[in-house]
Amino acid sequence: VIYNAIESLPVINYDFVIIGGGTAGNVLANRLSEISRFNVLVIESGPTNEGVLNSIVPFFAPQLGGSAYDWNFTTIPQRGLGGRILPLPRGHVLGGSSSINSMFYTRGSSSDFNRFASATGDPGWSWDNIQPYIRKNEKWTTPADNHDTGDQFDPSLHGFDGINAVSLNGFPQPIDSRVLTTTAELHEEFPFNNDMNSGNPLGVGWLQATIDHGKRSSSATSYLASNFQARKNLHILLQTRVTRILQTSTSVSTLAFRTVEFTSENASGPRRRITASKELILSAGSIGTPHILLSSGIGDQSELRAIGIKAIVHLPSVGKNLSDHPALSNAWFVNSNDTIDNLSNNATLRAELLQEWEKSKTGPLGNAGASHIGWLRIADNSSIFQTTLDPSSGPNTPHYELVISSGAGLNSGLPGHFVSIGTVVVTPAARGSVSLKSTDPLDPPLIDLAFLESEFDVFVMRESIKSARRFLSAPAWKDYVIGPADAFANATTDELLDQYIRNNTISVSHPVGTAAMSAKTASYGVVNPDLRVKGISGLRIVDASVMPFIICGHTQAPVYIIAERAADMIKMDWL
Ligand SMILES: Cc1cc2nc3c(=O)[nH]c(=O)nc-3n(C[C@H](O)[C@H](O)[C@H](O)COP(=O)(O)OP(=O)(O)OC[C@H]3O[C@@H](n4cnc5c(N)ncnc54)[C@H](O)[C@@H]3O)c2cc1C
Repeated sequence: VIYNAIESLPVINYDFVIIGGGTAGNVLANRLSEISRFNVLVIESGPTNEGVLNSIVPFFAPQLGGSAYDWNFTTIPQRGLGGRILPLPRGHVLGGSSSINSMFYTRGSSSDFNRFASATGDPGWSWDNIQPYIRKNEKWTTPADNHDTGDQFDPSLHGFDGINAVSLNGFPQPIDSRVLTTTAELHEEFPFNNDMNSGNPLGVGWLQATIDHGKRSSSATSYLASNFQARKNLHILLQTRVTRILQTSTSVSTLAFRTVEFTSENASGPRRRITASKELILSAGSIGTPHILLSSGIGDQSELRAIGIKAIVHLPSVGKNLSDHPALSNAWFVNSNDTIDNLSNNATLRAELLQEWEKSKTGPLGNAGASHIGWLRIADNSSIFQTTLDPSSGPNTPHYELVISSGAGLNSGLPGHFVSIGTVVVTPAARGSVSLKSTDPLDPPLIDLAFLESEFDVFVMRESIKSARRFLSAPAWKDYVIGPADAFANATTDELLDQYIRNNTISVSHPVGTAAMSAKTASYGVVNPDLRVKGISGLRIVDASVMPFIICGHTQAPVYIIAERAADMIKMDWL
């Protein structure tokens, strides 16, 4: 049941209050409300996702950044980027970032999860043991054009009975065959991987995306589909901002936080409070979660004191360990008029294609931004390893990603016809932070991604661009690629390449780690492996912030997996 205003919410006892109706929050909303005697409340700051066309039509996703459905956070000036300030999009809408993201579905590597298990001492987080949760989440779906997908994925690796739709693209890109030919021609460096979600992502393969017959599948459209929304024991309060969580019991032996304080999104009206009888679950994401914890006096004691907040729980790791993937978009002019730039640069054509999409959910608008992605490692004997330990979780884990697309992208504004290869550092060594600007919980926090502050990250970015150039030097692209475009064209030496990197790197919007899991006995970390906040009862954190290390892939699938397991752990404790 959806409520749009605080005043309309009934006064009842809620067993669980979930803060944030985002990717993880809606998994919990669904799984906990399966138990009819649990009353579940979700408090979400954003509005409904229903009817938001840019969120429904996959091709329009890039228009959501900077819109009313984005929190519109920005970073502090980034020292590694010559002082540039970056936007850091986060979904401000039911479904959270799953309602505004680029829909790539990648699980990371098996060793990423095995490292979660070893870092926390909980084998339940290992690759083998999370397999049931992958399947609870995933509902493999045929692509919108029903093309033959025989050699494009491995069905044995996928779940067909889950909730969240995953599919291959439903419309071919004009460069598809050239990409595949390259994997044969340059087999050594760019081997074809027919399913990069096996735990061994290395190679180049077909993109899988959270798309359901041409429409976005988000945690809101899937886990909160109308049959689930109709549950009488599930209440979802929209347009309501959680300001703090409050201590419920003052006894030192049972420090409990089960009370949530909130106000309407436009901050009109008084702040209200609700106390959950079983647990509060913080699912406000990697920025929102530490922001709420710090505003509530849970964080580093001296840092809180410095801005005028009395620490109730001294947990120095809150807001630390922020990791994100630095990314660059690199475009080359091509010798063809048949590129996706036709859609990006021609509003009339987009309107025509939208009519086709509205009728049948087919056509190029039903696709995510690429057909193929690649996952690669820098050479084992790279000079950087003389000074830096490899931050990747193991030898089956890439250091960088190549996102191969026809066209320069919907937001590029570049006139002409292009092929582009996005380069992403997926095992960054740098760590940033989220901290408070003021004692006012409605003030946005200070976000420092620390991008390119580690030499390793710059090294990998440089190597990834060289690798992208080698990819396009395959015979398959002869007569097609004319040459690099825009600022990229001037990056002709290593020095100029570094300048180009620092001037143009952006975030691919994968922040994690700001309320990280650690072993129960560790002196650092924010939550135990069961996701309970250390030293506090009644409070769990379930979202991207609990990842102790960033996954080597796009982060939504791991968030879904973490949330599915968290739901099981919570049920186990209360049933
Ligand atoms: C533009 C963009 C593109 C991306 N592309 C991809 C991709 O292609 N593939 C991929 O795998 N991942 C992608 N990601 C990352 C992925 O979407 C996120 O890692 C994941 O969705 C995070 O889930 P979460 O549950 O941690 O947070 P979110 O899904 O962001 O949920 C947090 C929720 O909490 C709410 N909230 C926060 N603070 C408060 C408060 N004080 N009061 C009330 N509610 C609050 C928010 O409004 C939001 O709904 C992208 C992200 C973005 C933003």
